[in-house]
Amino acid sequence: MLARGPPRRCSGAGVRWRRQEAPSAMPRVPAVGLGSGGQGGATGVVKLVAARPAATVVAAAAGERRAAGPPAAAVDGAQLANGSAVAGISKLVTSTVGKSTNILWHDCPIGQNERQNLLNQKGCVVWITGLSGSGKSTLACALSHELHSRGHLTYVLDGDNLRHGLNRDLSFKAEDRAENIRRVGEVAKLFADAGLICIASLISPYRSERSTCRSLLPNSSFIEVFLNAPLEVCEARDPKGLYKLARAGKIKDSDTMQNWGLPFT
Ligand SMILES: Nc1ncnc2c1ncn2[C@@H]1O[C@H](COP(=O)(O)OS(=O)(=O)O)[C@@H](OP(=O)(O)O)[C@H]1O
Ligand SMILES: Nc1ncnc2c1ncn2[C@@H]1O[C@H](COP(=O)(O)OP(=O)(O)O)[C@@H](O)[C@H]1O
Repeated sequence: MLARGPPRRCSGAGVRWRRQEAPSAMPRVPAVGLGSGGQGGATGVVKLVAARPAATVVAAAAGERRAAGPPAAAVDGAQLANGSAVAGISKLVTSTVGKSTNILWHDCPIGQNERQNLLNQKGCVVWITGLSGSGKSTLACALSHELHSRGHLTYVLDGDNLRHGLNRDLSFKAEDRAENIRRVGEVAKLFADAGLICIASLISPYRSERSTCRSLLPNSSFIEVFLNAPLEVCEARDPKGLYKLARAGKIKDSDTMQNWGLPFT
């Protein structure tokens, strides 16, 4: 068992925000202060009455030190992403990422460190790669079970399972596999950021795509495990009958059959 104090609650829960104009000297974050909950204030409801950045309010209410994170992007008379500039008025500088324009990273006072301290563990990703039938799901579940029994919070991202939901729109064409792996890499990163030990089990045959996932995290936080079971062994197991179907040319995207047998890159 892990030695832990009583669970702490995030004091941001139940906060009711009252919209008000931010003073011009303040960046355009919710600019609020902390009241007592108002007359007859309901439990868990905080009345917001004065100008203070919301993040500071929640940190103060929780009695915690604000986590160090990326600095807030606020400058006077900034050149905005859309090209306009307003002298003397603080504006947040937005960016363009991929196809998303005018977006802004919003930092929270509770960060990975705080969550890791709460859970008493380090968030990371264990990425299991290998042929269909090599034992990825079996290993992922066994690892999750073992860590869980030792008091660690884990979550398994299994390729098969994710294709029932998040990735149901993707086929097994090379570009869809790439998108499949990219999405799972991003989700795994979020789970690690949440402080969990995230176990991803996907065929993920291409090194370049796995490397992209690896690059989303600090090096020591991404552990790659290649289940090096030979094709003959996997094909003999064939628990879903997929190899049989593929050999008979009856499987959709059978052009990717080569990925089942070729050595992983
Ligand atoms: N054409 C084709 N090619 C490969 N795999 C196929 C195909 N059709 C269905 N399946 C089943 O899909 C399961 C999930 O695959 P993944 O998402 O892990 O594949 S990938 O990482 O996108 O390459 C994968 O699960 P596992 O058998 O557990 O590996 C397969 O059972
Ligand atoms: N180490 C192992 N030795 C023998 N059989 C295994 C082993 N790991 C898994 N299996 C069996 O192989 C089959 C495929 O395992 P699975 O975990 O579903 O593979 P994958 O997720 O890679 O497709 C299952 O029938 C499973 O019981």
